[in-house]
Amino acid sequence: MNIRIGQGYDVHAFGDGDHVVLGGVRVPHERGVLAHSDGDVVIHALCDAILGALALGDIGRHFPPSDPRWKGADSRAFLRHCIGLAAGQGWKLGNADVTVICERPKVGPHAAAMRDTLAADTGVAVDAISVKATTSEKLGFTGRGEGIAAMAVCLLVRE
Ligand SMILES: Nc1ccn([C@@H]2O[C@H](COP(=O)(O)O)[C@@H](O)[C@H]2O)c(=O)n1
Ligand SMILES: C[C@@]1(CO)OP(=O)(O)OP(=O)(O)OC[C@H]1O
Repeated sequence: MNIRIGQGYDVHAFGDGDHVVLGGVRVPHERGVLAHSDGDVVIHALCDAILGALALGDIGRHFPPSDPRWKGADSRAFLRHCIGLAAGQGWKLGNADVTVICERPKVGPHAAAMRDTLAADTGVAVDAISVKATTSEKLGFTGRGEGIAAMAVCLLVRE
C-alpha cells in the first residue's frame, strides 16, 4: 500500500456577522469572517492538506479568490473537488486530524457535527476524522480575538 501525508493551515479575520462556518457547520457567533468564500478555515486547511499530499499546489490555485464563481461559495464543494482529484489518481483519504485555534466560539459542542459533515464529504467513516480545538491562551491574533485559524494533517492511501 502507498501512503502520502499532507498538511494545511488557514486563517480568516473576524468581521461583521452572526456566525462562522466550521467544517461545514454553521456555528453562531457574534462575529463573522472576512473571506471570498464562506471562510471555512477547517475545510480550507483540510483541502490544502489533501492538495499537499497530492503535490497539486494549494486551494488558491484551484479556486482563485479573483474568480467570482467562488464568491460566497460553500467550501464543502472545494473539499469534494479535492477528494475527487485524489480519487482520480487512485488515492482515498485514510484519516485526517484538524485543530481549530480561537478563543471563541467554543468548538467542542460542534465537533461531532463537523466530523459527520467532513466524513460524508470525504467518503470515510467518522472515526477517521478528528476535530480538536485550542485557545492560544489570549496570545497573538487568535488570542486577541482578531481571527480564527485551523491546521490539518491527512493521510492518503492507495492500494
Ligand atoms: N475555541 C475552542 C478552544 C478550546 N476548546 C476546548 O477547550 C479546551 C481547553 O482549551 P485550552 O486552549 O485552554 O487548552 C480544549 O482542549 C478544547 O477541548 C474549544 O472547544 N473551543
Ligand atoms: C477559498 C478561496 C476561494 O476563492 O477564498 P477565501 O474564502 O478568501 O479563502 P482562503 O483561505 O483565503 O483561500 C483562497 C481561495 O481559494
